[in-house]
Amino acid sequence: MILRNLILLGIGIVGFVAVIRVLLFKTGLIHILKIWWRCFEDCFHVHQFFKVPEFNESMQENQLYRKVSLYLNSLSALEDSDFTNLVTGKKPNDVVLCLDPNQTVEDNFLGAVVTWTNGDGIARDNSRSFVLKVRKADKRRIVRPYLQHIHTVADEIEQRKQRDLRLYVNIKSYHHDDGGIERWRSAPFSHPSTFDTIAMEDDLKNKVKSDLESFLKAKQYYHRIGRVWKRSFLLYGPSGTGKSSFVAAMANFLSYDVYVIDLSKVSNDSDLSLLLLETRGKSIIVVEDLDRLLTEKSTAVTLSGLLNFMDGILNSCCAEERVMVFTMNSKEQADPVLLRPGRIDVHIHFPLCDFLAFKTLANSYLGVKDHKLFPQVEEIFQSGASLSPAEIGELMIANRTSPSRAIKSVISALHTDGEGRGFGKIGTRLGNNGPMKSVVEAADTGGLVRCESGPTVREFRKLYGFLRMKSSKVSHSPSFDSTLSQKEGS
Ligand SMILES: Nc1ncnc2c1ncn2[C@@H]1O[C@H](COP(=O)(O)OP(=O)(O)OP(=O)(O)O)[C@@H](O)[C@H]1O
Ligand SMILES: [Mg+2]
Repeated sequence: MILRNLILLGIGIVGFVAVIRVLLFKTGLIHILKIWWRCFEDCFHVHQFFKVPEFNESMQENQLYRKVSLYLNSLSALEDSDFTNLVTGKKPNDVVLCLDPNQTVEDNFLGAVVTWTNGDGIARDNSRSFVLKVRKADKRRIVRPYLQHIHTVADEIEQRKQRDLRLYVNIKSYHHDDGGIERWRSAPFSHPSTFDTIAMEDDLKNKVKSDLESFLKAKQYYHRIGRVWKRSFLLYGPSGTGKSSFVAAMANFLSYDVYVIDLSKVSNDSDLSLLLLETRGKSIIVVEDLDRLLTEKSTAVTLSGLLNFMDGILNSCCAEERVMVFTMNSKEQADPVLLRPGRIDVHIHFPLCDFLAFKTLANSYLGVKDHKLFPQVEEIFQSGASLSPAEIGELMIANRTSPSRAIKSVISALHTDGEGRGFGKIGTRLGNNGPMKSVVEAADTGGLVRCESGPTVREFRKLYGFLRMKSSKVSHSPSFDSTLSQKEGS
């Protein structure tokens, strides 16, 4: 009998505790209890306060204030606090949390609890400050390492913060009245392309990413082996396969400015050198369509001028790292001296679409992972038909409201224009300027617009600003043939 009563009592107590616990957590009362408990605990401790003012005595900015502010605004405790400010960050879509005047936030460090209060507006002179409250008992043990920790975290946050990237293009040298010469014009760079949006084998993408990352960390290494801290890439493949988009993705990944050099606007070799001298570090220098420029001789720059630009002493003008990217449609036309080992570090091939790339595009453009028409598409790709990702992407965008219609239009375009352009017919190559029909679809025409190459295509391009169908090359899968050892940057 006693045992039964005891068991019932036990069950009753457990049930009661469970109900109280649910009540406390569901209603948030636990939070109030925690605050009370902390106040109670604090009664038995002596505290020391440290003030971090925004300006020092000579009214110079106190760097520690800025770092503490960055650090506190990144604390997860701020997200959980009862009240906090939401403000837009540097980019319009960014939302940043920040402490309200007089708001207190808690932090844990090496097992000690510290609190920070935003002292904005508390002082009579309206000066801004943060106040750190530490238990005397913890002071000796944690204050120094804690401040060091804040420095490190704030530095990391600052580095991560996206710089405001700029896109520079060269102009014909412009002489100002004051004697200065302007060679570059710039605008904010806000291309949305990222490595995630580029349809490319994951393996290759990861190789490029880790190559860039290890290059960034290799300053000492480059210095030790007596090389300028730069890495150069050759992106080659047919038109519309994503070379320019890839450059934008690289810039976004590295947070680098982009300098696009239009060689046809460069008046001679020394002009090219001066352009390079006026670029900053942490930038990507791009020369597009190198093969065309050299074969058509549409630039005043000589081959030796270009080689000096690529690997000459001028590149040492800037102590910071930089990346050079050259694009071309085909390596076959390019002078072998340009491609000799050691000149351009990494060669990346951009092929026409295969079925895998098509699926990646269908996923990102149409949100479709699988579709009953996929087997049919795969069969066509296997038969040797292919189109560039740009062509397929445009058909998908134009029909984005109906995945079935979009895939059907891709099938139809593959039948009409993709025959013989894919990897299935190795050996079938169209010349760079060979006759080729293009199929594009514009969203606002509501239907398929077919254009033959020639003047009609040009007109259409002008109208819709997409699809440049100028070359084709037999291709299979993307390749990454680094002519230098990939270990180099590690
Ligand atoms: N691999 C790809 N993945 C995703 N989108 C792509 C890809 N390739 C091309 N596109 C899309 O097609 C359009 C044209 O691509 P881009 O200008 O990068 O091609 P390109 O290789 O530089 O062509 P060109 O040789 O004519 O300069 C872009 O809007 C891009 O979004
Ligand atoms: Mg391009």
